[in-house]
Parts: sequence; C-alpha cells; structure tokens
Amino acid sequence: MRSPKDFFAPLAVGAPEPVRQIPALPSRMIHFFDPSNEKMVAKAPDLAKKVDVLLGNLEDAVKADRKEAAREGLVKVAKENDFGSTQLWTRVNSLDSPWVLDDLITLVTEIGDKLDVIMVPKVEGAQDIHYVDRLLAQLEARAGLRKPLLVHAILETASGVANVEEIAGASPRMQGISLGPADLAASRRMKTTRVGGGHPGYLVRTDPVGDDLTEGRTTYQQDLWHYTVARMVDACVLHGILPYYGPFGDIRDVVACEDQFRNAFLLGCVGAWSLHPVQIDIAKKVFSPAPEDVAWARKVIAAMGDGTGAVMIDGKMQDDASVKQCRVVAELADALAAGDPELAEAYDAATKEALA
Ligand SMILES: CC(=O)SCCNC(=O)CCNC(=O)[C@H](O)C(C)(C)COP(=O)(O)OP(=O)(O)OC[C@H]1O[C@@H](n2cnc3c(N)ncnc32)[C@H](O)[C@@H]1OP(=O)(O)O
Ligand SMILES: O=CC(=O)O
Ligand SMILES: [Mg+2]
Repeated sequence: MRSPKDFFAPLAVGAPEPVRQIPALPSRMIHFFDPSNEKMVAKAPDLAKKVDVLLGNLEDAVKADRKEAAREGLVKVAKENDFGSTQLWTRVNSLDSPWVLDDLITLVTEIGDKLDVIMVPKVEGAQDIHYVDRLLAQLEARAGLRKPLLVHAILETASGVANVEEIAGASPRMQGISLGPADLAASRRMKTTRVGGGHPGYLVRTDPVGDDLTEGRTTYQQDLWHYTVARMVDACVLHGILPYYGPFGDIRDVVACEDQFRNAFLLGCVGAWSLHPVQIDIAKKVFSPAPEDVAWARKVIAAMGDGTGAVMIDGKMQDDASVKQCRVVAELADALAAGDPELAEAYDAATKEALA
C-alpha cells in the first residue's frame, strides 16, 4: 500500500495528476456493445444519445478470434464519433489473458483522450489495481494525456469479494465497482446457471400450522445477491467511489430485470449494465428517483429548515437523519434533471403538487 502522503502523486514521470474526487456524472446505464459487431457499431451513435455510458466490450461475449477486431473496432468508433456528454468506457480483457496488454497499450495510445473509464474484470485484490495503475501512468505519460483515465473493477471472484474494501481504495483512479454475478457464481461454486437475477430454489418458507408440513406454507424467493451488493456498496462509499449492479442476462424478462435493478438502486447503487437496447429504458427509469419520492424529499427538506430538530409531516416523524436521506434523493434528482428537461419538468410538477 502507498503511503497516504504519496497516494495522489502520479505513478510515472509526465503522467497527469490523479483526481481527488470521482466525478458524480450520471451513469444509470452502462450500455455494452461489441465493437467487432457491425450491426452494434452502426447503432452506437444513436444509442449514445440515449445512454449515460457507452462501453466497448473486449472481454467475455467477444469470441477469441474477434478480440483484435473488437479492439480495432473500438479505436475506430472512438476516433470517428463525438459522443458529447455521454461517457465512453471500455471493458478490457482479464489480466491473465493474452490480450490485455495490447488492449491497454493500444487503447491508451490511440484513444486515451476519448476514453473516460477502463473496466477491469475478475479483480482479485488491490495488487491487480496497482498493476493497472502503474501501467496506465506509463502509457498516459507516453501518450501525453492531460486527464487521468479512471478504473472500474468488476466484483466477480470470491477473493475479490473478500478483498473488496482494499480494491475500492487501491488507487485514486478507482471510479467504481460493478457486481459480476455470472463469474462470481462460477468462482464461488454457487449452483445457479443464470446471469444475475434470483433463483426459485433460494427461498424462505413460513412455519407449519399444526402437523401438516406441506400445505399452507407460503414461500418467498430471496435475493441471491443481497449480501454482495450491500458489501460492495459499503466498500464504495467508504472510499468515495460508485457502486453498480452488473448484468441481467434474461433479456426477455424485463419485469424481473426491473426488480433486480430496483433492489440495487434502493441499496445504494447508481446504475447497472444494459446488455440489450431493451434494458436501457429500464435502467433509466429505475436509477432516476421517482417524481413522487423527489417531491416528498423536497417537502421534508423545506419543512426541516436548517436540518435540525424534529417535525411531523403527514403523520411521519422527520429529523436530522431523515432529512439527510431526503437530501440524497433530492441531490441525485437535481443532478439528473440538469441534463434532462423532461425529468426536470416531472420533478417540478410532482413537487408543486406535494407542496400545494
Ligand atoms: C456476464 C457478462 O460478462 S455480461 C457482458 C457481456 N455480454 C454482452 O456484452 C452482451 C451484449 N449483448 C449482446 O451480445 C446481444 O444483445 C445478445 C447476443 C444478447 C442478443 O443479440 P440478438 O440476438 O441480436 O438480439 P435481438 O435480435 O433482440 O437484437 C435486436 C437488434 O438490437 C441489436 N442489439 C442487440 N444488442 C445490442 C447491444 N448491446 N448494443 C447495440 N445493439 C444491440 C441487434 O444487433 C439487433 O439489430 P438488428 O435489428 O439491426 O438486427
Ligand atoms: O462480467 C460479468 C459477470 O457477471 O460475470
Ligand atoms: Mg464476468
């Protein structure tokens, strides 16, 4: 671990100064596309207008014989397009793969000024982030970059989960962490074959009434990812970085996708991955606070004045703690509304009604 005094020093002569605060830019959906897939590439400029983050994926879901094509495709997409305020991220191949070194060298050298965040898969501990951190500094210095690239880790190995706090704090480049439920399930030897989401076998059952152990006992499916998401959120908040739910693989089941995303939102995540265009609007809806919640938050903030003491609003006690919860919702709403006039109007209309 670096000394706290050196934590914000560049790791290579000529590399840009590390950031001291992770920018809280909207990132409700990180939209994955395969840059070697011509159809997806053709859709990228239009999709960029709808998403907060467009991510050129080079890792899993790209066939081994398409790895170079995906890397080159991403370079081309980045050079030929200006995505405006939409962030451009990439997911490079894993650190033990034969492709990652060329991924990093090529991307930083060719399009380092266009990329915002590099997602690193299968992170096991702080040592993986330290390796990427130094290499990026060397490459940034050589490319003459003025802005440091940020790093996002996927939490998808059992050792990654065991070390999540040290991963979150391993470098000032750490922007955030996403849950990777598919690889994590394999790494942990969980017995689900789904990409995220629940499992009907993971449940609790009400107690028996009398001697009958079978009839009248309601079961409730539980969230397989609750523990990991909650732990990831705490690690991220501890280090001032952003937590995300990752992929939901049942593209057809838009209802369960929305539920999984909402669980993550309520637990503190700021966004999730969209693997297919149909998941973009789900993420947008879920990770933007609902107008009625924003209206309530603004009402409590207005009633609480300097934020101390206790008041009753609509039969509910409010105090210093609840106004802080309301500020979280209201500040997120303001940040999202600043770039989205439709959302701003919905929030203002609901607030007007609540305050009338
Ligand atoms: C566990 C993990 O690592 S998750 C992350 C890695 N996985 C990924 O990145 C997967 C990304 N998504 C995909 O590859 C695809 O969406 C698939 C394979 C799941 C489904 O693809 P398809 O069978 O083509 O789906 P579908 O027929 O519904 O697609 C409709 C259209 O949307 C396009 N499309 C599908 N997914 C995407 C996408 N992510 N981005 C842009 N366009 C897309 C298709 O090319 C198709 O275009 P067309 O109408 O011009 O033919
Ligand atoms: O990369 C994501 C995962 O779930 O695995
Ligand atoms: Mg994975």
